Amino acid sequence: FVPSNINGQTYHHDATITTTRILMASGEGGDKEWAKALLESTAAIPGVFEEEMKMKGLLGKKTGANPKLTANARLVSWLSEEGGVYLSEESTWGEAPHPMAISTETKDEITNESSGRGLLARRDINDGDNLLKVPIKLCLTKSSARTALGKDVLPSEINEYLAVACQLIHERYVLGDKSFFKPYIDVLPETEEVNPTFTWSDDDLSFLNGSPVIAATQSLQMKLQREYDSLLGGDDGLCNKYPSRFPIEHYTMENWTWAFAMLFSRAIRLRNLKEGETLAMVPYADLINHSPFSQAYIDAREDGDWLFSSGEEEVILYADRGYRRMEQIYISYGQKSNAELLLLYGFAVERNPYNSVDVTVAIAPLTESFVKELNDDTIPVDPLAEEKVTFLASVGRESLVDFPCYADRYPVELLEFLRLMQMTPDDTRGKPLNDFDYSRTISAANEAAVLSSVIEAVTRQIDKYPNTEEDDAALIKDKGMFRLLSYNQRMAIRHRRNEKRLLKRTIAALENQMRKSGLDEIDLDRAEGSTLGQLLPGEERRYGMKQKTALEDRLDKMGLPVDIR
Ligand SMILES: C[S@@+](CC[C@H](N)C(=O)[O-])C[C@H]1O[C@@H](n2cnc3c(N)ncnc32)[C@H](O)[C@@H]1O
Repeated sequence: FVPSNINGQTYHHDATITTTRILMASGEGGDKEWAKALLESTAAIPGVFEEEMKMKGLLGKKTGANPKLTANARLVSWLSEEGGVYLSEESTWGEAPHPMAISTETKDEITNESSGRGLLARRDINDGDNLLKVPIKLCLTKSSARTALGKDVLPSEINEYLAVACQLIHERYVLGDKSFFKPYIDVLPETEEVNPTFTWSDDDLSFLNGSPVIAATQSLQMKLQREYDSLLGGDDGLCNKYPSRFPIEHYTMENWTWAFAMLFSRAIRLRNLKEGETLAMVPYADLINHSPFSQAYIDAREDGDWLFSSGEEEVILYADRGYRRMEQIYISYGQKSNAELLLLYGFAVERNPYNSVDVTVAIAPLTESFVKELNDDTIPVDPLAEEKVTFLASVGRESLVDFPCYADRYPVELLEFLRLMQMTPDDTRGKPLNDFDYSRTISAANEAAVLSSVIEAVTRQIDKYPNTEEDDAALIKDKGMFRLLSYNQRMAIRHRRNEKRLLKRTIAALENQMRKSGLDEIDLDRAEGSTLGQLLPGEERRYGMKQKTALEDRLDKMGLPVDIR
């Protein structure tokens, strides 16, 4: 192997040839290009990249020793020593320099709010490059939690979130300096640095009045308290039964909240493990910030290729596109609305294509008994009401649906539900209700009734906010005053403004659709005059228990132990 000297640095040909050949895959492959790729794929003088980050303010404050930098360095050595994770800034035999570097201070480009630590491209990165491999043994999972705290106290059927929360407290507060995971625990943020809404004060939450995020937040808070009480507190709780392993002074509600702030904002669901789906806290990988536009996501696989596989498993990440040097690398945390992001991660994305606002549509079929209750002579009994109630029950629906309202679409199920609820004898002409295909337009009048009931439900949602979108826009525009508010308050104002904007756009789009579909005055007359279903305010719970909200549904799919009620 002949070392060569480029720009005063020594490189080993054999090592770099392999990497640069791959890097050049899409190029013409000439000598000049090879030399260029060689330069791009290797680090400049060690430390230069860090120096550059420092100049750009990406390593936090410029003066004095920064404990965050020391913590980063310790994490990198720990990963390399304990897990053989290759994070070197220099190229060595068989390896190009590691493609990423930790920045202690990243910012949102639109709002200029801090997004904490993040990972930057140390060099140009090509689409498909392997960015990261972390062995499972360095991750926190239910299995590591049961090993750390005892399989007798954390049974195999325990919920993963609860198990890992116990281990987080154990490593950080009980073991402290003695913890094997200390270098990882030391880079985890404080609750106040994440600020998910479930940790906000009531005062800050009141800035979200009118938003569905408040109900979701309060339910999550109650849920966490209940989980704490039943697992750790009380006579039967782990703190009382096993005080040496679960010392009450460390297993406090405050630390429990911190553990959940970490879990909700950083844990990853690995789907490809031999054991099946597993929730994991993955060091280093959890330093990557979210972009809804990123195609990259993290998963697991068996270590090495088929010939050299050790049978161990690791977490991997590939680049979803090319990155230029110094660019921040993002992954997608999933197609999340801003409400979910605020609730669980403490931030929202200004131009989020997956943003939605949950709106409740409740329609009470006008049965004879219900009309009697209403005691209003002008409201007629719907001759199909009983059949509607039976039909809904047979398909497992209630007369109340909660649906996510997106900027540009609404769910098919909502339209199907409303088409059914707005059926009249003119539409059925004697046929039974289950003879119809509700995924299609039934009649012009039925469609007009459907669209106007969505408009009414969305308008009701807008009316819940104490102030208008224009008021919020004015607050945000006054930059000097806006900066004086706390981070949570700024987040809340931006969020409620975006919700209102989205809802107003929905109404405009629906009105447009009605005009475009040629739904004329007569159709609308019928829609408004005799909808044969009474649109109820969202909160009304006439028919038994409330259904799962759209947000609950999505949290459920994440495997979160949350029921928002
Ligand atoms: C998995 S961690 C990413 C690393 C994190 N920035 C840190 O300092 O450790 C998720 C947290 O990062 C922050 N974050 C991630 N993406 C963000 C974004 N696009 N804008 C603002 N904050 C973001 C939020 O605080 C979120 O709870």
